[in-house]
Amino acid sequence: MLLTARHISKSFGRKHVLRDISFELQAGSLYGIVGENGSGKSTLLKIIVGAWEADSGTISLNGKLGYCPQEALLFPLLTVAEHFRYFAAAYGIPKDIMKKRADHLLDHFNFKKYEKEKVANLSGGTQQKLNLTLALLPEPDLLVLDEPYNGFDWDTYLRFWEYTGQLRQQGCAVLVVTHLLSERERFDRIYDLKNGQLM
Ligand SMILES: Nc1ncnc2c1ncn2[C@@H]1O[C@H](COP(=O)(O)OP(=O)(O)OP(=O)(O)O)[C@@H](O)[C@H]1O
Repeated sequence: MLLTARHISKSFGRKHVLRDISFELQAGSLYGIVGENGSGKSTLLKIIVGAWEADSGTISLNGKLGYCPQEALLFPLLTVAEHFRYFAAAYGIPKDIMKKRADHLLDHFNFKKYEKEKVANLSGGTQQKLNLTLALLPEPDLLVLDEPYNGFDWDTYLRFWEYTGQLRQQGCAVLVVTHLLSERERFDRIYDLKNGQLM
């Protein structure tokens, strides 16, 4: 199993957001998490990726992680190319490999023309492309995406699914928080987060 979560619980004060959640993620599968606003989807993702600690429970991951948070963690005064260099250094990706991957991602998501542009000057959708591609840079075994296509135009949205399809063929598991229920058929399994539990 690529990821095993056991008995995850999390409360904020007296608010029990996650109640004894257990699940497993398999290599090469696409999972969705739906649930109403405030149901705890982002909280669960932050615990899965290790950004937050659960009050109790364990997560075990056998592989590399890529995470695209709901709020893009970008630096307004750095350019797109500088973001690739900065994140590659953090991931420990050698320069030549980073350059190849970054070029491929810039081409695939059609924003090479903004390579030398500062993030502050990019549109919201283009910032979101960068947010997503930075999660793809380490070629993860598990890709965790929190509403990744908010603000994407239709062509970019389709390119997103094309790219995740290729990743799954290579054995990558993809976990997506989404509000778009019209795309249920794309997923191997959709979890509904309700009353702190996954259904
Ligand atoms: N740092 C925090 N401190 C206190 N409460 C928090 C904190 N983070 C989240 N919460 C609360 O936990 C609950 C779940 O929030 P979370 O952001 O995980 O929901 P969500 O399902 O991702 O919502 P949305 O669909 O609106 O993105 C909410 O009631 C929220 O107010």
